Amino acid sequence: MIKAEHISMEFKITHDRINSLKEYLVTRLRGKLEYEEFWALKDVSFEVQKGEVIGIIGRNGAGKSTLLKVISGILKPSKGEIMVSGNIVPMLELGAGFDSDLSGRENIFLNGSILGYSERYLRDKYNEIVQFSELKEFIDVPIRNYSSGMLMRLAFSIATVIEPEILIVDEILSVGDEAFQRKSRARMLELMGGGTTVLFVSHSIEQIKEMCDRVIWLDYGQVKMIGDSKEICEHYQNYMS
Ligand SMILES: Nc1ncnc2c1ncn2[C@@H]1O[C@H](COP(=O)(O)OP(=O)(O)OP(=O)(O)O)[C@@H](O)[C@H]1O
Repeated sequence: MIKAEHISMEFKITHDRINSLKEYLVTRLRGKLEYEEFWALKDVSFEVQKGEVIGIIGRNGAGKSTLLKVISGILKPSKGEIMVSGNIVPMLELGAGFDSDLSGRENIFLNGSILGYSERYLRDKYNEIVQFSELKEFIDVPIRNYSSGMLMRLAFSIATVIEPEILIVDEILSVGDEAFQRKSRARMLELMGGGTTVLFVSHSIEQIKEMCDRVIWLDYGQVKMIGDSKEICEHYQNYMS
C-alpha cells in the first residue's frame, strides 16, 4: 500500500538575513547566496500494508513531519522513491486546504473536493460531518472567526467521515478539548477497525502503544528501529531516559 525506498530529503538553509525579494535576487545573481545543506531524512525505507496502523516517533527535529509530508506528496523527496496506492487524506497543518474567507459549510465542499471527492458524495456526507464537528451554529460563519480547536474539529470531521483508505495524522489528537479528544480517539479506533491504513506522529508514547501495530523510530533523519510497537516504544523510552 505504501512503499518508501531509500528516501532522502534535503533542505537548503541560508544563514544570510534577506529582507526582500529584490535583496534575494541581487544576492543570488551575484552568486553570493550561501546555502548550507541539511538532510532532514536520510535513506529511509519501509513498507506499510493495507489496514496497518503505524506510529512515527522520535525526538524534536528527527524528521517525522517531513516524512509524513513526503508520503502525502506535499514534498518531493530529493532522493529515493515513494509509492502509494489508495486515496490519502493528510491532516498535517491546521487550516491547510481551507479558505479562511469561506464559511465552514463552503470549506467542507472545498476541502472535500481538494481531497478528490465529488460534490454529490460530499452532499451525502455533509450532515454527518457537521454533526461530528459539533459546529452546527457556526457552520455559516467564515472560518477566520473559528478558534484553532474549532478548525481542528472541522478538519478532523471531514477527514474521518469520508473514510479515506489512508489517513495521515500529525499530532492532531493532542489538540482540542478533552471531550473532543476522547471522541476523536474513538473515531480513529473505529476507522482503524474498518481497515483504514493510518500513519501518525505522536509524542505520546502511551497513545502510540495503545493504537499502533508497528512503529518507525526516526533519529536524525534515519530509521533507528522499526517493528512491533510495544517493543520499539520500550527501546525508545529506555534510550530517552
Ligand atoms: N521547509 C524546511 N526548510 C528547512 N528546514 C526544514 C524545513 N522543514 C523542516 N526542516 C528541518 O528538518 C528537520 C526535521 O523537521 P521535522 O519537522 O520533520 O521534525 P519532527 O521530527 O517532526 O520534529 P517535531 O517533533 O519537533 O515536530 C528539522 O531540523 C527542521 O528544522
